[in-house]
Amino acid sequence: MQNDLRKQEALDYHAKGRPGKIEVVPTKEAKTQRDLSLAYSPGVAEPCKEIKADPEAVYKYTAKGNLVAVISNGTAVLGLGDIGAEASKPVMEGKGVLFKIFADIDVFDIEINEKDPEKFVQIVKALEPTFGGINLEDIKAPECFYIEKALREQCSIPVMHDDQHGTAIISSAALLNALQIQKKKIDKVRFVVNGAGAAAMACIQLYVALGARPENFFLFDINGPLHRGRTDLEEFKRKFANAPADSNLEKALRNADVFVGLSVGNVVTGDMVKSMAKNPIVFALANPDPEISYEIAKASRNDVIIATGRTDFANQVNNVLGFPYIFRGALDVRARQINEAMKLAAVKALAELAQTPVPDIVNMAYNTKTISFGPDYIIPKPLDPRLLATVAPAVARAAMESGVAQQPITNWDSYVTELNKRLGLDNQVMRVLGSKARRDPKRIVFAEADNVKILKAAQIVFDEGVGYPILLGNEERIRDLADANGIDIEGLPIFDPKGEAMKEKRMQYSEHFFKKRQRKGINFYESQKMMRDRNYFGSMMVEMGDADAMISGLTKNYADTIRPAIEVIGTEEGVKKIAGMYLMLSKRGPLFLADTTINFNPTAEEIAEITMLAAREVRAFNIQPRVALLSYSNFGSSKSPEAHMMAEARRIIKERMPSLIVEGEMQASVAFNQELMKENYPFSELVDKDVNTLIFPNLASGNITYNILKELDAADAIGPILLGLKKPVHILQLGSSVRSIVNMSTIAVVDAQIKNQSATDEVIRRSPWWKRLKRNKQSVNV
Ligand SMILES: NC(=O)C1=CN([C@@H]2O[C@H](COP(=O)(O)OP(=O)(O)OC[C@H]3O[C@@H](n4cnc5c(N)ncnc54)[C@H](OP(=O)(O)O)[C@@H]3O)[C@@H](O)[C@H]2O)C=CC1
Ligand SMILES: CC(=O)C(=O)O
Ligand SMILES: [Mg+2]
Repeated sequence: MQNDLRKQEALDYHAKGRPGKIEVVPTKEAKTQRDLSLAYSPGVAEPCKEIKADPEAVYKYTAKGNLVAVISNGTAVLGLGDIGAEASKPVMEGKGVLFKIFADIDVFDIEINEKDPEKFVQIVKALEPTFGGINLEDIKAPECFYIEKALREQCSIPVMHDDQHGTAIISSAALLNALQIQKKKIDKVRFVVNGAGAAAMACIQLYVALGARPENFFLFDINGPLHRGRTDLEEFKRKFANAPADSNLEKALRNADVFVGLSVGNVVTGDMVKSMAKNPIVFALANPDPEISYEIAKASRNDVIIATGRTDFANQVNNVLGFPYIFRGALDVRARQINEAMKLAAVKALAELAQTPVPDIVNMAYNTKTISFGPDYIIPKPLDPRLLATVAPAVARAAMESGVAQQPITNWDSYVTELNKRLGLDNQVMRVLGSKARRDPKRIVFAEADNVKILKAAQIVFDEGVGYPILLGNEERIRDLADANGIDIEGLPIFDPKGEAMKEKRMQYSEHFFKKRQRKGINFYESQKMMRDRNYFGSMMVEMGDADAMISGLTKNYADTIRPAIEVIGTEEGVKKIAGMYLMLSKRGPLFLADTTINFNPTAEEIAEITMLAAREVRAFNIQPRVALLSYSNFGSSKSPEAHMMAEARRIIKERMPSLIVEGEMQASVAFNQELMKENYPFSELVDKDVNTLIFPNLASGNITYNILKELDAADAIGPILLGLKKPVHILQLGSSVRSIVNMSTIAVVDAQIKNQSATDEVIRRSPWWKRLKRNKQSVNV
């Protein structure tokens, strides 16, 4: 059942919307007639002529320098074997995605229907003008050795067969760390290696370069042990034909120190691991199923260090930790090749990174507080944002020192800053929030569940394990809508505030509401009537602890949705006004904008309060707030009351929250232009600090700015995130997309975690959601 679910989910993921996983996006304006005549004929002839005169200019005028070809003939796809060029395309597209999200490298995936190595080389060589680098992928041994060697000799751009060298680099880093923890010396340990193909042979060679002794390796291929008596062995295998002729995996593993599997799944048993030497190391790296599962190996003995290629267990040894950063470093110095020095530099950088304390964002991304160097953390995690700025510079430097760089880096600090900018925090922010939400999912009431977008979002929220949706509305209507749109809401609770079944709850809620509002113009009859309204009922569920957060507002105007929340739930202790904040995911990273939603003309005191609420929320995203109080004036240049109000707000903030980095009043151009700031306002706290939080002097300016950014596609908007309510209610913008609803739900869950609105374990464990969630829990493999 679980496998079926996983299979269907993977297929749906690839098929939904635009089929596949990547698209091409123009990087220049191409809207007006003038743009088109620059982008294409006649303007395009000019760079063509420049490149003809100086071939190096191709890096200046085209995308070549940041474009990598991921090329396969489909002959050794993961551990699936020779499934053909076309069937390998999802893997190659997937690599394209990873190159982009982890290192901002663009990829064309190219699947070539050619098994003859010589012809394959000719085809790839002919593609050289297009690309800055070539990543060969999933090409079987021994052909891959010839292909890579020939292309390295013939091309003047870096060529790397990732299954060989990527795997060798990552597993070497993991091996060095595992040996250190197990107190073993690389030149003393005995290795058993299952698989003698592309990945295995490259790993062995790199281990030897790091000090392992060739005679200490026993190898197995599909026909058994590699021994001297075998007449079918190619030269690269003969070099390591050390195993006894009568050996098998079971015998060889007795007293072995290290097992490396780069073959097929499930060929090693727990008993075999038990028979290994003290403090053994097991790298079961076949994908998607390892040679032995993490659980079985772990259960077999306490002193084992086990790594697999999978995302869902500790110690993921997967080449995703290498190729994006190795190519980034190589492209950035325009290296002619990826040589041994660059590979060893990557090994060292990865091994050392695992030994340094991880930033909170990594713990958050992996739902733990405890990642630290040791048997369950021998290699950095793929979502560690430090990888790019650690590995790429190490590789680039090694390229320069070993003489293959054609464009040296001179300022390493600014290179690292650029790398971090490339990564952009945007996806990362949502990824981290998603992980945080999944760690402790909460119950979310969707007040407008008779809307197809809400139902789709609720299904995603549930399937992604972010929260437990509760649907409000007429059950029959909701079910019909779900059926008509193929949305699976099996097991999700549906409550109709108007229905008979809710009579008792309605009464309980109206009594509570009446008590709260009886001296604010509400009589008991009205109170009962109001509880038939889904926004009042939903807010009351949150208030009474029957739910942890509410999402509403997709179909109603803002004021009508927020009023029930304010009347039912009210503001936090000590907070007089609520406010709205947008998270804008811009190219330069996340930007927080407030107040964009509630307060028309706040006073200085209110601006200060909004700023402090916003700063607290920004910290909840694990980001240090750096706040600009915006105006049309800079530090007193205008004497107008509006300008003075922002300066006064800063004075109040500094009194109450002295550690907050906050400056103003200032113009937006100064906030975002370090040169202007340094030159004219060197005293500013924001010198050399990128502003990430913008506070506006009134609602008009905040709201207009956020809408302009959104409509010009300058940033994706998430919000408004309501600040200052006692319990989490979040209001959608009219007509929000399904993804924005999911994002808001994620924020609502995290908000509920912060506000400590914990659902009792028992309520959750007894619920139908829980059983479905358990079934759905799935692993994702890269
Ligand atoms: N975790 C990671 O980062 C990576 C994992 N891999 C995984 O490593 C595996 C091999 O990939 P790759 O080297 O590219 O592929 P190759 O086809 O080049 O090599 C496969 C090797 O496995 C051997 N083999 C197959 N079945 C068995 C068996 N039952 N017992 C012993 N040996 C067997 C083959 O033997 P023969 O030589 O006789 O055909 C061959 O030597 C795949 O599962 C792949 O997913 C690869 C790269 C990276
Ligand atoms: C990870 C990888 O490249 C493989 O399994 O082939
Ligand atoms: Mg591969």
